[in-house]
Amino acid sequence: MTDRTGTDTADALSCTGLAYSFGGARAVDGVDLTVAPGEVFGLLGPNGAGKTTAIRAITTLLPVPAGMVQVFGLDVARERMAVRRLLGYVPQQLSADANLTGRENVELFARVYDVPRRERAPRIVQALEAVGLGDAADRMAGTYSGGMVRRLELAQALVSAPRLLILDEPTIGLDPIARTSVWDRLTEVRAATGMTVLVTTHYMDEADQYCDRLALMHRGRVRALGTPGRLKAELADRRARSGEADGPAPTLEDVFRHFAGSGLTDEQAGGEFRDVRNTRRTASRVG
Ligand SMILES: Nc1ncnc2c1ncn2[C@@H]1O[C@H](COP(=O)(O)OP(=O)(O)OP(=O)(O)O)[C@@H](O)[C@H]1O
Repeated sequence: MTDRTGTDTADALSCTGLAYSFGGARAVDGVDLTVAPGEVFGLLGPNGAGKTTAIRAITTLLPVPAGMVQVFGLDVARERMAVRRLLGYVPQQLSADANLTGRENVELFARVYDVPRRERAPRIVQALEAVGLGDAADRMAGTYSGGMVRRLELAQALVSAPRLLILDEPTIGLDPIARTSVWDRLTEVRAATGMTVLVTTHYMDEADQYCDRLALMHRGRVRALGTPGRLKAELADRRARSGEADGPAPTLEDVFRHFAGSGLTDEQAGGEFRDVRNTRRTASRVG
Protein backbone atom coordinates (compact mmCIF):
# COMPACT_ATOMS: atom_id res chain seq x y z
CA MET A 1 0.00 0.00 0.00
CA THR A 2 1.14 3.55 -0.67
CA ASP A 3 2.54 5.12 2.45
CA ARG A 4 1.95 8.85 2.64
CA THR A 5 4.19 9.49 5.60
CA GLY A 6 7.33 8.04 4.15
CA THR A 7 7.78 5.16 6.54
CA ASP A 8 8.76 1.55 6.10
CA THR A 9 6.41 0.19 3.48
CA ALA A 10 7.43 2.44 0.58
CA ASP A 11 10.57 2.44 -1.52
CA ALA A 12 12.61 5.60 -1.07
CA LEU A 13 12.45 6.00 -4.85
CA SER A 14 10.63 4.16 -7.55
CA CYS A 15 10.80 4.99 -11.28
CA THR A 16 8.60 3.09 -13.70
CA GLY A 17 8.96 3.72 -17.42
CA LEU A 18 10.38 7.19 -16.82
CA ALA A 19 10.97 8.96 -20.13
CA TYR A 20 11.88 12.51 -21.12
CA SER A 21 12.60 14.09 -24.51
CA PHE A 22 14.18 17.41 -25.48
CA GLY A 23 12.40 18.16 -28.72
CA GLY A 24 12.69 14.94 -30.69
CA ALA A 25 15.68 13.63 -28.74
CA ARG A 26 15.01 11.03 -26.06
CA ALA A 27 17.28 11.86 -23.10
CA VAL A 28 15.64 9.30 -20.77
CA ASP A 29 14.06 6.34 -22.49
CA GLY A 30 12.02 4.17 -20.14
CA VAL A 31 13.92 3.91 -16.86
CA ASP A 32 12.77 1.39 -14.25
CA LEU A 33 14.49 1.31 -10.90
CA THR A 34 13.82 1.27 -7.18
CA VAL A 35 15.97 2.49 -4.32
CA ALA A 36 15.39 1.03 -0.86
CA PRO A 37 15.27 3.24 2.24
CA GLY A 38 18.77 3.77 3.62
CA GLU A 39 20.56 2.69 0.45
CA VAL A 40 23.41 4.57 -1.19
CA PHE A 41 22.50 4.15 -4.84
CA GLY A 42 24.82 5.17 -7.66
CA LEU A 43 23.71 6.25 -11.11
CA LEU A 44 26.57 5.75 -13.57
CA GLY A 45 26.89 6.38 -17.26
CA PRO A 46 28.89 8.28 -19.86
CA ASN A 47 28.32 11.96 -20.66
CA GLY A 48 24.87 12.42 -22.11
CA ALA A 49 23.52 9.08 -20.78
CA GLY A 50 20.52 10.83 -19.22
CA LYS A 51 21.49 10.82 -15.54
CA THR A 52 20.96 14.52 -14.86
CA THR A 53 17.70 14.57 -16.80
CA ALA A 54 16.42 11.62 -14.75
CA ILE A 55 17.49 13.37 -11.55
CA ARG A 56 15.75 16.58 -12.59
CA ALA A 57 12.52 14.67 -13.10
CA ILE A 58 12.91 12.94 -9.73
CA THR A 59 13.54 16.26 -7.97
CA THR A 60 10.43 17.80 -9.61
CA LEU A 61 12.53 20.32 -11.59
CA LEU A 62 11.33 18.77 -14.86
CA PRO A 63 7.85 17.38 -15.47
CA VAL A 64 7.34 13.62 -15.78
CA PRO A 65 5.70 13.40 -19.21
CA ALA A 66 5.85 9.60 -19.38
CA GLY A 67 6.04 6.96 -16.68
CA MET A 68 5.74 7.30 -12.94
CA VAL A 69 8.15 8.48 -10.25
CA GLN A 70 7.41 8.05 -6.56
CA VAL A 71 9.45 9.27 -3.60
CA PHE A 72 8.54 7.43 -0.40
CA GLY A 73 5.24 6.54 -2.02
CA LEU A 74 4.39 10.09 -3.12
CA ASP A 75 3.76 10.71 -6.81
CA VAL A 76 6.25 13.32 -8.01
CA ALA A 77 3.88 14.58 -10.73
CA ARG A 78 0.90 15.07 -8.44
CA GLU A 79 2.42 15.86 -5.04
CA ARG A 80 5.33 18.09 -5.93
CA MET A 81 5.51 20.17 -2.79
CA ALA A 82 5.20 17.17 -0.47
CA VAL A 83 7.97 15.42 -2.43
CA ARG A 84 10.20 18.48 -2.25
CA ARG A 85 9.92 18.45 1.54
CA LEU A 86 11.47 14.97 1.57
CA LEU A 87 14.36 15.84 -0.72
CA GLY A 88 17.79 17.39 -0.48
CA TYR A 89 19.51 18.15 -3.79
CA VAL A 90 23.09 19.08 -4.57
CA PRO A 91 23.21 19.94 -8.29
CA GLN A 92 26.33 19.86 -10.47
CA GLN A 93 26.38 23.63 -10.74
CA LEU A 94 27.61 25.89 -7.99
CA SER A 95 24.90 26.52 -5.42
CA ALA A 96 26.94 28.41 -2.79
CA ASP A 97 27.40 32.20 -2.84
CA ALA A 98 31.04 33.29 -2.52
CA ASN A 99 29.99 36.62 -0.97
CA LEU A 100 28.19 35.05 1.98
CA THR A 101 29.71 33.22 4.93
CA GLY A 102 29.24 29.48 5.23
CA ARG A 103 26.63 30.03 7.92
CA GLU A 104 24.73 32.59 5.81
CA ASN A 105 24.72 30.22 2.85
CA VAL A 106 23.19 27.44 4.92
CA GLU A 107 20.74 29.89 6.50
CA LEU A 108 19.54 30.91 3.05
CA PHE A 109 18.71 27.30 2.28
CA ALA A 110 17.01 26.86 5.66
CA ARG A 111 14.67 29.71 4.65
CA VAL A 112 14.12 28.33 1.16
CA TYR A 113 13.29 24.91 2.60
CA ASP A 114 11.04 26.57 5.13
CA VAL A 115 12.77 25.12 8.19
CA PRO A 116 10.69 26.40 11.15
CA ARG A 117 12.16 29.64 12.50
CA ARG A 118 12.73 28.26 16.01
CA GLU A 119 14.66 25.26 14.70
CA ARG A 120 16.79 27.17 12.21
CA ALA A 121 19.79 28.19 14.34
CA PRO A 122 20.46 24.72 15.83
CA ARG A 123 19.81 22.98 12.50
CA ILE A 124 22.30 25.30 10.72
CA VAL A 125 24.98 24.61 13.35
CA GLN A 126 24.27 20.88 13.14
CA ALA A 127 24.53 20.84 9.32
CA LEU A 128 27.80 22.79 9.35
CA GLU A 129 29.27 20.57 12.07
CA ALA A 130 28.18 17.45 10.20
CA VAL A 131 30.30 18.42 7.20
CA GLY A 132 33.26 19.60 9.27
CA LEU A 133 32.76 23.33 8.68
CA GLY A 134 31.91 24.36 12.24
CA ASP A 135 35.16 26.31 12.65
CA ALA A 136 34.97 27.93 9.22
CA ALA A 137 31.27 28.83 9.46
CA ASP A 138 31.84 32.59 9.71
CA ARG A 139 34.38 32.85 6.91
CA MET A 140 33.28 34.03 3.47
CA ALA A 141 32.63 31.03 1.23
CA GLY A 142 34.82 32.71 -1.39
CA THR A 143 37.84 31.87 0.80
CA TYR A 144 36.99 28.15 0.99
CA SER A 145 38.91 25.43 -0.84
CA GLY A 146 37.09 23.37 -3.48
CA GLY A 147 36.46 20.53 -1.05
CA MET A 148 35.08 22.93 1.57
CA VAL A 149 32.71 24.47 -1.02
CA ARG A 150 31.38 21.03 -1.86
CA ARG A 151 30.91 20.21 1.82
CA LEU A 152 29.14 23.55 2.28
CA GLU A 153 26.75 22.61 -0.52
CA LEU A 154 26.18 19.31 1.28
CA ALA A 155 25.33 21.26 4.47
CA GLN A 156 22.89 23.41 2.46
CA ALA A 157 21.07 20.26 1.33
CA LEU A 158 21.21 18.66 4.80
CA VAL A 159 19.70 21.57 6.71
CA SER A 160 16.19 20.45 5.79
CA ALA A 161 16.91 16.94 7.20
CA PRO A 162 16.05 15.22 3.88
CA ARG A 163 14.86 11.61 3.73
CA LEU A 164 16.33 11.29 0.23
CA LEU A 165 19.52 13.17 -0.62
CA ILE A 166 20.33 13.47 -4.32
CA LEU A 167 23.82 14.48 -5.41
CA ASP A 168 24.84 15.09 -9.02
CA GLU A 169 28.61 14.57 -9.38
CA PRO A 170 29.43 15.63 -5.81
CA THR A 171 33.19 15.17 -6.17
CA ILE A 172 33.83 16.32 -9.73
CA GLY A 173 37.03 18.34 -10.04
CA LEU A 174 38.19 17.64 -6.46
CA ASP A 175 41.56 16.19 -5.51
CA PRO A 176 41.59 12.69 -3.95
CA ILE A 177 41.82 13.97 -0.37
CA ALA A 178 38.89 16.35 -0.81
CA ARG A 179 36.89 13.57 -2.51
CA THR A 180 37.47 11.24 0.42
CA SER A 181 36.50 13.98 2.84
CA VAL A 182 33.17 14.59 1.05
CA TRP A 183 32.40 10.84 1.08
CA ASP A 184 33.46 10.41 4.73
CA ARG A 185 31.06 13.17 5.82
CA LEU A 186 28.30 11.78 3.67
CA THR A 187 28.81 8.30 5.09
CA GLU A 188 28.73 9.61 8.66
CA VAL A 189 25.53 11.58 8.13
CA ARG A 190 23.88 8.66 6.40
CA ALA A 191 24.82 6.31 9.24
CA ALA A 192 23.52 8.78 11.83
CA THR A 193 20.23 9.60 10.10
CA GLY A 194 19.43 6.56 7.96
CA MET A 195 18.73 8.84 4.99
CA THR A 196 18.75 7.43 1.48
CA VAL A 197 21.34 8.70 -1.01
CA LEU A 198 21.12 8.80 -4.80
CA VAL A 199 24.37 9.91 -6.39
CA THR A 200 25.80 10.23 -9.88
CA THR A 201 29.53 9.90 -10.37
CA HIS A 202 32.04 9.27 -13.10
CA TYR A 203 34.54 7.93 -10.58
CA MET A 204 34.36 4.14 -10.64
CA ASP A 205 36.45 3.79 -7.48
CA GLU A 206 33.89 5.87 -5.57
CA ALA A 207 30.98 3.89 -6.97
CA ASP A 208 32.70 0.64 -6.03
CA GLN A 209 33.65 1.72 -2.53
CA TYR A 210 30.65 3.75 -1.37
CA CYS A 211 27.54 2.62 -3.25
CA ASP A 212 25.38 -0.31 -2.11
CA ARG A 213 23.88 -0.71 -5.59
CA LEU A 214 24.41 0.80 -9.00
CA ALA A 215 22.47 1.41 -12.19
CA LEU A 216 24.51 1.88 -15.33
CA MET A 217 22.75 4.14 -17.83
CA HIS A 218 23.57 4.48 -21.50
CA ARG A 219 21.58 6.36 -24.13
CA GLY A 220 18.70 6.98 -21.77
CA ARG A 221 18.28 3.41 -20.56
CA VAL A 222 19.43 1.32 -17.61
CA ARG A 223 21.76 -1.29 -19.07
CA ALA A 224 22.90 -2.98 -15.85
CA LEU A 225 21.72 -2.93 -12.25
CA GLY A 226 23.10 -4.52 -9.10
CA THR A 227 25.68 -4.36 -6.34
CA PRO A 228 29.22 -3.52 -7.50
CA GLY A 229 30.28 -7.07 -6.61
CA ARG A 230 27.43 -8.62 -8.56
CA LEU A 231 28.03 -6.49 -11.66
CA LYS A 232 31.69 -7.51 -11.69
CA ALA A 233 30.83 -11.18 -11.10
CA GLU A 234 28.30 -11.14 -13.94
CA LEU A 235 30.89 -9.74 -16.33
CA ALA A 236 33.35 -12.44 -15.20
CA ASP A 237 30.66 -15.06 -15.98
CA ARG A 238 30.00 -13.59 -19.42
CA ARG A 239 33.71 -13.64 -20.17
CA ALA A 240 34.01 -17.22 -18.96
CA ARG A 241 31.10 -18.29 -21.16
CA SER A 242 32.70 -16.66 -24.16
CA GLY A 243 36.06 -18.31 -23.44
CA GLU A 244 37.88 -15.18 -22.17
CA ALA A 245 38.31 -16.35 -18.59
CA ASP A 246 42.09 -16.05 -18.40
CA GLY A 247 42.54 -12.30 -17.85
CA PRO A 248 42.44 -10.47 -14.52
CA ALA A 249 39.14 -10.27 -12.63
CA PRO A 250 36.94 -7.52 -14.10
CA THR A 251 36.86 -4.13 -12.42
CA LEU A 252 33.87 -1.80 -12.31
CA GLU A 253 35.55 0.20 -15.06
CA ASP A 254 35.49 -2.95 -17.22
CA VAL A 255 31.76 -3.27 -16.48
CA PHE A 256 31.30 0.38 -17.49
CA ARG A 257 33.18 -0.15 -20.75
CA HIS A 258 31.29 -3.34 -21.45
CA PHE A 259 27.90 -1.64 -21.27
CA ALA A 260 28.72 1.91 -22.38
CA GLY A 261 32.15 2.04 -23.97
CA SER A 262 31.51 0.24 -27.20
CA GLY A 263 28.41 2.28 -27.94
CA LEU A 264 30.10 5.67 -27.80
CA THR A 265 30.58 7.67 -30.94
CA ASP A 266 33.17 10.45 -30.97
CA GLU A 267 30.45 13.02 -30.49
CA GLN A 268 29.02 11.27 -27.47
CA ALA A 269 32.33 10.34 -25.90
CA GLY A 270 33.21 13.91 -25.00
CA GLY A 271 29.69 14.97 -24.17
CA GLU A 272 28.20 18.06 -25.77
CA PHE A 273 29.02 21.72 -25.34
CA ARG A 274 26.55 21.96 -22.50
CA ASP A 275 28.21 19.04 -20.68
CA VAL A 276 31.71 20.43 -21.08
CA ARG A 277 30.61 23.88 -19.97
CA ASN A 278 28.97 22.44 -16.85
CA THR A 279 32.03 20.41 -15.94
CA ARG A 280 34.39 23.32 -16.51
CA ARG A 281 32.18 25.66 -14.53
CA THR A 282 32.34 23.27 -11.62
CA ALA A 283 36.04 22.56 -12.03
CA SER A 284 37.04 26.20 -12.30
CA ARG A 285 35.28 27.19 -9.13
CA VAL A 286 37.02 24.47 -7.21
CA GLY A 287 40.43 24.83 -8.88
N1 LIG B 1 18.29 21.52 -21.78
C1 LIG B 1 18.57 20.63 -22.75
N2 LIG B 1 18.21 20.86 -24.04
C2 LIG B 1 18.45 19.97 -25.03
N3 LIG B 1 19.06 18.77 -24.80
C3 LIG B 1 19.44 18.49 -23.55
C4 LIG B 1 19.21 19.39 -22.46
N4 LIG B 1 19.70 18.82 -21.32
C5 LIG B 1 20.20 17.62 -21.69
N5 LIG B 1 20.06 17.43 -23.02
C6 LIG B 1 20.48 16.24 -23.78
O1 LIG B 1 19.92 15.09 -23.16
C7 LIG B 1 20.86 14.01 -23.14
C8 LIG B 1 21.07 13.56 -21.70
O2 LIG B 1 21.75 14.60 -20.98
P1 LIG B 1 22.02 14.52 -19.42
O3 LIG B 1 22.59 15.85 -19.01
O4 LIG B 1 20.81 14.04 -18.74
O5 LIG B 1 23.15 13.39 -19.38
P2 LIG B 1 24.12 12.99 -18.17
O6 LIG B 1 24.15 11.51 -18.15
O7 LIG B 1 23.71 13.69 -16.94
O8 LIG B 1 25.53 13.56 -18.69
P3 LIG B 1 26.78 14.14 -17.80
O9 LIG B 1 27.46 12.93 -17.23
O10 LIG B 1 27.62 14.82 -18.82
O11 LIG B 1 26.22 15.07 -16.78
C9 LIG B 1 22.12 14.52 -23.83
O12 LIG B 1 22.09 14.12 -25.17
C10 LIG B 1 22.00 16.02 -23.69
O13 LIG B 1 22.67 16.69 -24.74
